Amino acid sequence: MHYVSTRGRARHLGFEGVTLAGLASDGGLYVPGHWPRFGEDEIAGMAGLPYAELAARVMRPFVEGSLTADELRDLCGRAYGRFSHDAVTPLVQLDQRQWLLELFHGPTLAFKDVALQLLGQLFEHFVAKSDDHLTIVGATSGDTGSAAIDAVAGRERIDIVMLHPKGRVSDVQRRQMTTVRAPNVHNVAIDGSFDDAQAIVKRMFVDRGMNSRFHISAVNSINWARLMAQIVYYFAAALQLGAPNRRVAFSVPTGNFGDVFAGYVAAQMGLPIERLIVATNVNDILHRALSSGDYSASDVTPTASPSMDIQVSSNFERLLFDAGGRDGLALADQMHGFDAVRAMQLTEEQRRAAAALFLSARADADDMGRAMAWAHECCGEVIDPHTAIGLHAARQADLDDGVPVVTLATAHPAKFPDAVERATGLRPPLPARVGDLFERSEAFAELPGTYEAVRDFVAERATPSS
Ligand SMILES: Cc1ncc(COP(=O)(O)O)c(C=O)c1O
Ligand SMILES: N[C@@H](CCOP(=O)(O)O)C(=O)O
Repeated sequence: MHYVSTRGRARHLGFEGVTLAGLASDGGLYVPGHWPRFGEDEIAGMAGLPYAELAARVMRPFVEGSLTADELRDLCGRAYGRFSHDAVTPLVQLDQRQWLLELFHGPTLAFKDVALQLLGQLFEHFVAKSDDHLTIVGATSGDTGSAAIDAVAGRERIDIVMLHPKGRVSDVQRRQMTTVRAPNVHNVAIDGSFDDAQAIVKRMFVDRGMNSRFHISAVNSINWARLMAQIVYYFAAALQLGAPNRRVAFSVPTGNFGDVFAGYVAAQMGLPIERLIVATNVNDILHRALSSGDYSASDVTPTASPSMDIQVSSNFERLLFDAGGRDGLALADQMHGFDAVRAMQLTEEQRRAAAALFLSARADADDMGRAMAWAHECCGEVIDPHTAIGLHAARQADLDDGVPVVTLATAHPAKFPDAVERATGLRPPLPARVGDLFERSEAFAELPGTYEAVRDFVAERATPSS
């Protein structure tokens, strides 16, 4: 499998190359040169496989040329061995139509673990083959940070510098990052929003001096391997609900458009997905883009679903590339136009292609609270604020009777106890596996939200590559 950049100018790479590179050198994102497709019989043959086996089966076409089938199976076995539920991503029924796909049974209690536990294994595997040293630079609105740190803490030949927006993540989320004491982990709180942090990270990839000195790598969903691992749970859920003989819809709490783009890829691979519902909070640029073509960013509004407080969604570029006929040079112009004024219109071609699969909805604080209360009162399920936004959208969606709707439950409710308590009266306890989080001491640097400040911090703390 070879990978191409959404901006058309970067060198094509294989799977190992894109995993280690993160962002492409032209500022674009890597996508597979074509979508591999499974036939109905092949999909039917996946039913009932243990999760790690299913993962190896679904991801196999994407890693060809870089990993053998045995190597991939071995890495999946290790990655999914640390989940606290045997099914890894169990499916829970709410009512006749509504289902929850629980993605929070990994070590840091959010869906990010599903991909980052594998990415940690992939980094280790590829780095062991060379004398290289990697410096991971990431941005988090709360969940990617702890999942990535858990996946690479203590690993030799990898440093991780993780930026979070100061004061805009929950206490549990912050502590899950800042109480990890390992010499290769460097946490930074920056003044600004997640968007500011993500822009700094992207700039570092195209800073040739920094990238060649430190071999910068990505754990955010700009890294293709992140999305690839997230495709698997769409297969796992749809198979349980009757695929390939039954169509299934998914509602996805969305911020950086990574999770829902993984669903788009699953559909391209032949999984019968009826609709993908993009659920946003009041930071609703994606809802506006999909419903009216208007992709214009404003300032980020802090909400009780902080991990989705994002305006500029990295992976939307991947959709625009594919939906717009894969013309990288035209997309580069479109994205440069967006960068200049923080606004653009989708082309007619992009809108039409997106509308064939995507629906969208926006939930405000009341919608979110009502969805949490409904799940609790009607079904005895305590859900987190991000999941609630997905569930609100799932319950509003206009779909044919008989199509089940699976909401991705992206985080454990105990990560957001205040919001959950306000809506349900219950304060969910932290699972034992995160232990004495509130007794441990924290360590993090505080920096202004400027590229120069972060660049100098990385240069001071990270180990240069060989
Ligand atoms: C709990 C939670 N839900 C939803 C999202 C949104 O996912 P994505 O950024 O892939 O759209 C995030 C952040 O990524 C998250 O941490
Ligand atoms: N919501 C994320 C933001 C980063 O998104 P990513 O999927 O690109 O890593 C977070 O919790 O950090």
